[in-house]
Amino acid sequence: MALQHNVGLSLIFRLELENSSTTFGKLASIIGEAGGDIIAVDVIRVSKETVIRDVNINVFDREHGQKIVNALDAAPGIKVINVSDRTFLMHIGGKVEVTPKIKVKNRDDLSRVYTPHVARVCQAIHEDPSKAFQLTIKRNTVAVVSDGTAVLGLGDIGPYAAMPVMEGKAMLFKQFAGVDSFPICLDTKDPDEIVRIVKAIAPAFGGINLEDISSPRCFEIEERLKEELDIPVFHDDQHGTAVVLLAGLINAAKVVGKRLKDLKVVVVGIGAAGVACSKMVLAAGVKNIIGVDRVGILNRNQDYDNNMWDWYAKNTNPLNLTGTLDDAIQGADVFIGLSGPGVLKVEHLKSMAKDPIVFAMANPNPEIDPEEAEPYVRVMATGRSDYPNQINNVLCFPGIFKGALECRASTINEEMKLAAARAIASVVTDEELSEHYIIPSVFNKRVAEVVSKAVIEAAYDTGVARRGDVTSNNNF
Ligand SMILES: NC(=O)c1ccc[n+]([C@@H]2O[C@H](COP(=O)([O-])OP(=O)(O)OC[C@H]3O[C@@H](n4cnc5c(N)ncnc54)[C@H](O)[C@@H]3O)[C@@H](O)[C@H]2O)c1
Ligand SMILES: O=C(O)C[C@H](O)C(=O)O
Ligand SMILES: [Mg+2]
Repeated sequence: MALQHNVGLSLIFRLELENSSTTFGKLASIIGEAGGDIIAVDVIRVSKETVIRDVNINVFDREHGQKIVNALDAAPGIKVINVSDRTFLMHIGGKVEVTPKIKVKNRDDLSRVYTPHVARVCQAIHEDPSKAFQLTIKRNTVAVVSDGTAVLGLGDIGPYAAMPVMEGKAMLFKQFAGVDSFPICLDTKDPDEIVRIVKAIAPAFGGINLEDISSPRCFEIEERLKEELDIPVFHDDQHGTAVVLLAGLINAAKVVGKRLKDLKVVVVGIGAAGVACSKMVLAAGVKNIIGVDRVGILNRNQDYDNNMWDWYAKNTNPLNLTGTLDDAIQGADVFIGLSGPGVLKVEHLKSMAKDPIVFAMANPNPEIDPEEAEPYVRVMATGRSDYPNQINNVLCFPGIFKGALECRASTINEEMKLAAARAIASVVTDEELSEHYIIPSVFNKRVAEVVSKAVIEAAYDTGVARRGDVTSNNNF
């Protein structure tokens, strides 16, 4: 039989085994010889002749899994019934659901949550629309909106294929910050239509988290929505990433004992995330940033058909370097990758300044394999959950929206983002700080707490918080 899926390394083999005392030993040695790692074994059914078992095996990759399937298929007394990938099993039927907050136990409850009494609540909101924040899910709910055009580093894979990422974001909003959200993938790439649709659905939401929308379209879409809506609109790939990156950079610079203003920073992938990260790093005091995309180093000798790249060339690259990454990376202190896999080579690392800092943040596969890079870098970070120093926007978006929703911010401004970055960086204390711990774990409960607190403070300081002290709960 052939494997169905190619992304999981943890496979569950359903096997039919001859019911004899030697078959299991034989099975274990076949798997062991093929390099598989048996994690767990369950008995599903037993008859006189056969035993059905589920054997959970960790494999390196799809090819490795297939090798084990073939070895088992070839063995007498063992039949492979089915192979499932645990990652796919976790996605069956989607990853989120809507759960009511109140149980409807009787007709009286029904008449309150639904018709006829709900009508009075509708009427109250009709008379004072700001009550929607008090009496509907708007208070604590974000729309996670994508058009599927820049999904992770996979590119334009469309709205159906984007859903698992958006569902994942919705899970993380809830788990890490208690914020409710809906994944919404739009079957259009037209910026006008996206703006129109998001505006039209906005009444239900307290915030809009734009996700995985390709550049440069994402800049226009976000700008227009920010102007036209009175709730926060936040393109996570831009600002969430930039906030976390800055937090990581602040701490990494401490580890290597360099000052931000002295750093030479090379950013590869001048798209949504690359532009926002560069802007944030500039705002934090870095002076020498060089951007590289498929066209090479962005410089002022060129006119680009991408307005953002023209802006970028004007505002970075102080020496107006030209050429490729090979040229840009010479003597650089920091590499920031927001492009795709394989962009950065060991030769590049060797030409960087002493104590290189490498943030290879492309997902799912970073710009360089961390194991390959490790011997040549002082601080290494990726966007992935399975390596130390995970620089991923999940450290930002739950907490920043929690804060923005709690104070009913009309927008998420630069001050709020900067406050969030500093808050994330502060979770790692000076005693804890090291090459392998520049950024807190996404499971650190303090992250969303300190981020939301810092964001609320910054929102009040800058006058965008709209939640006054509650003087009366009287809805009668
Ligand atoms: N770790 C994180 O939190 C995080 C957050 C956002 C994005 N990302 C990753 O960053 C990457 C970019 O995301 P985005 O939303 O900015 O996408 P985007 O499509 O807006 O931008 C990607 C840019 O990278 C450039 N690029 C791609 N391959 C390149 C190469 N080989 N050499 C030079 N330039 C190249 C593209 O031309 C484009 O300008 C993705 O892999 C995404 O997963 C990571
Ligand atoms: O989804 C992630 O893991 C981070 C980021 O939003 C990305 O697009 O890669
Ligand atoms: Mg994203």
